[in-house]
Amino acid sequence: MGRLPFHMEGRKKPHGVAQLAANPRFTRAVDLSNNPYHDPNFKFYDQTMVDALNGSDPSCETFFRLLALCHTVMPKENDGNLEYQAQSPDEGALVAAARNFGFVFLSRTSNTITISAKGVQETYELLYLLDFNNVRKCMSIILKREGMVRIYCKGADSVIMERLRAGQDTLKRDTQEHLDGFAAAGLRTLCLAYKDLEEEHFLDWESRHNDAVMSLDNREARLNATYEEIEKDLLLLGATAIEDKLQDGVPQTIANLALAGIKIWVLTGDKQETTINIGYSCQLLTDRMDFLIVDGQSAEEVEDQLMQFLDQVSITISDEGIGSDTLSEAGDQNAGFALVVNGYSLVFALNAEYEQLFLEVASCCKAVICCRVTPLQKAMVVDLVKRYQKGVTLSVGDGANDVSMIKTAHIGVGISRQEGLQAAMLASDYSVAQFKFLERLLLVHGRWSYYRMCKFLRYFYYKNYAFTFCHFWFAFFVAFSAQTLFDPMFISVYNLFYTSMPVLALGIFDQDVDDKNSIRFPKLYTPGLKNALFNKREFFRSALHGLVTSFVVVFIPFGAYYNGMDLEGRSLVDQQTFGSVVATILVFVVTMQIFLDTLYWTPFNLIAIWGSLIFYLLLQYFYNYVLGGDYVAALSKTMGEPTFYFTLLLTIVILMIPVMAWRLYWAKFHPTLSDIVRLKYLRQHMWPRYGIGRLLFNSKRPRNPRQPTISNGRTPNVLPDRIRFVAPAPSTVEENLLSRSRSVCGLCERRS
Ligand SMILES: Nc1ncnc2c1ncn2[C@@H]1O[C@H](COP(=O)(O)OP(=O)(O)OP(=O)(O)O)[C@@H](O)[C@H]1O
Ligand SMILES: [Mg+2]
Repeated sequence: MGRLPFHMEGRKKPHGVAQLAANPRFTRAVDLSNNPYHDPNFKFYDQTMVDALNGSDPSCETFFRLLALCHTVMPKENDGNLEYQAQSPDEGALVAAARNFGFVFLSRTSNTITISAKGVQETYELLYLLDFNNVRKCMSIILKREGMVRIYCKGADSVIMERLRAGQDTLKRDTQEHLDGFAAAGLRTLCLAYKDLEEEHFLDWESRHNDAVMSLDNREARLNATYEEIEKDLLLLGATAIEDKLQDGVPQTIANLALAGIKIWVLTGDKQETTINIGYSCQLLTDRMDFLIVDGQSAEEVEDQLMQFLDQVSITISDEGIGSDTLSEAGDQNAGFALVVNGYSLVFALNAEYEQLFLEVASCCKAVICCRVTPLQKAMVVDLVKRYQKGVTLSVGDGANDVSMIKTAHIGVGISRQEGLQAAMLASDYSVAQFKFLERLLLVHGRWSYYRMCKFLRYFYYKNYAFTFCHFWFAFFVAFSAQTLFDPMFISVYNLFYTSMPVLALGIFDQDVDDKNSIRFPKLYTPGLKNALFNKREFFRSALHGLVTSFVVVFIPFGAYYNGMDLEGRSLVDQQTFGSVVATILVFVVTMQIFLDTLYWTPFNLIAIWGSLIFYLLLQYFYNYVLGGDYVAALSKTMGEPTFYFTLLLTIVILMIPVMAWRLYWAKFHPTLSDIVRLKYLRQHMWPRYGIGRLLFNSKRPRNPRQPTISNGRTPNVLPDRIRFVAPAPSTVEENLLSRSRSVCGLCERRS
């Protein structure tokens, strides 16, 4: 997760709140207390609607009756109170709204539904429930009461409007106007309609429907055809709008993820207008963005639109991005395009012929929004990005309709408190309770995890090359025979026991920048996107480091022990002594290297490091003296000589000084953002306590530390002290810090 450039988001949906035509003209809440089921916290201000309901307008009653009947909510008695359990918060909100207006859903069995309509109990025979699915975008229920069969239908406006009986133009127009207004305000809308069914027509349909249910092939399509057949010639009742409040911290999270270089695409089943409005409220879209709306009704139209947009985007990019290396890099600097595609056009855009064109346009845009898409389309979009882009994709969603995209992406994250709780959670790799936790998941844990893994790998290669090449150098002295330098026991357990624990501790605990700063500076995430911490170059660098280490570790002892004698004049030149000395020095050197690499110290690191060294000595002793190994007494004899300690010290100094110098040089003259942030942290929190900072690193402090010293060209050697903590916006701070980077030095690893 530390290297995540793509992030697909299903819209999050906290509590649905019924908002039925709230009108600012009405300031006093209407009295609903004559309904014993009403929720005292529910406030409604429009008296005209209550009057219409109390009057003789039958459609108003049908509207609420539909809300109380057409759903899949389950009622539950809790301490004498009626509670509802809804699959989606929207359904729950609508049934609760109907209840407040006196149309109370009371209970359901497998073939009946009971409601109380204005205090009168009504039981309906449930004939069929044509369930909601994301492709149909609507649901219906067929009920029978007092010999009358009726279908109630609710669903997306685009679907219902197509299925209305002719001759309702005024009502349709008025409703559409309201719907547009609601959608522009970011509300989630539904249309409601019904129809009385004639007995004969219904029985006819029923037999065909039963055939479809029983059919073995093509069942789904046949069922859908029968659904469509009955869900037509409907009478429009009206529309509902539900506020889809953003969870806390969503805009900041999105802004920070975008700053971190993660590309965010929103894939939703909602209406275009609603989605755009939500895009604005979560700061994904801004007023300065140019909108590219793909709404073609045929393949050719979609292709034309995409080609035209590609030209538009490329021209802007080439105007702005002169000097940029790649198209996408230039695109990042662009003030921004937002691509909006609706589900209908997406079908064509995802054709094998046009998909690359679509992706090309989309990857040049700052924001991509696909609305009215089905779950399958969501998965196809993720798959498209996965196939053609190098990056890693993450999908986050809360609903059952997000499951397929969560499964398709490299990483799936379920938001666990909302609808489809089980589905989204079970399908995902990670589940978070709120969208905003994604920020910490990616920018802190994802980043640390990538950083640790890379550091672990680099060190692992280094220590193994250092070990292996010792044999290579030794081979020159033994005519490339099979003779080994080290004792067989050492060869077997070098990786297992002597050098594994410190690097494991490093791989588990190390951090270059703490969690707060990781979030404060989202740009710290970008090395992961560029795969900068472990790649071929880093691999070769580690291997070379290992090679040089092995050379020094073999030839310094070789020189020191060449013709060497102990204090009593006995020769020190034998293969076993030499092998033991090189082995011991090697273990000390690679362990010292871990000392330099570890930036975050915990007791476990110290225990692992010292424990490894002590364990090495103990195991050597035990093996040679207790079990009777081949190199018995070689190490203990040589450790009694000062030559050994001088050689050890000399080797360590020769190997460590250049590494420290190299790192200091890079940290001082070419610091990465991580170096700068870490140095700043050390200056503020650690060095003042120990007083070593200024001494060691020659970093002048501002005369008055309370005075902010912002880069103005006159204070060239001072990094603004307060700037990071009173930061107006992370990007500004990062720019400031980077612009001051030349003035910073520290004991930092170069590319971490
Ligand atoms: N229970 C329902 N009954 C009837 N129509 C519904 C129901 N739930 C949703 N719809 C309609 O179907 C459309 C598609 O629903 P879908 O669940 O695919 O997406 P969504 O809920 O709008 O958005 P998201 O992708 O954020 O979940 C909705 O926009 C809505 O108009
Ligand atoms: Mg949904």
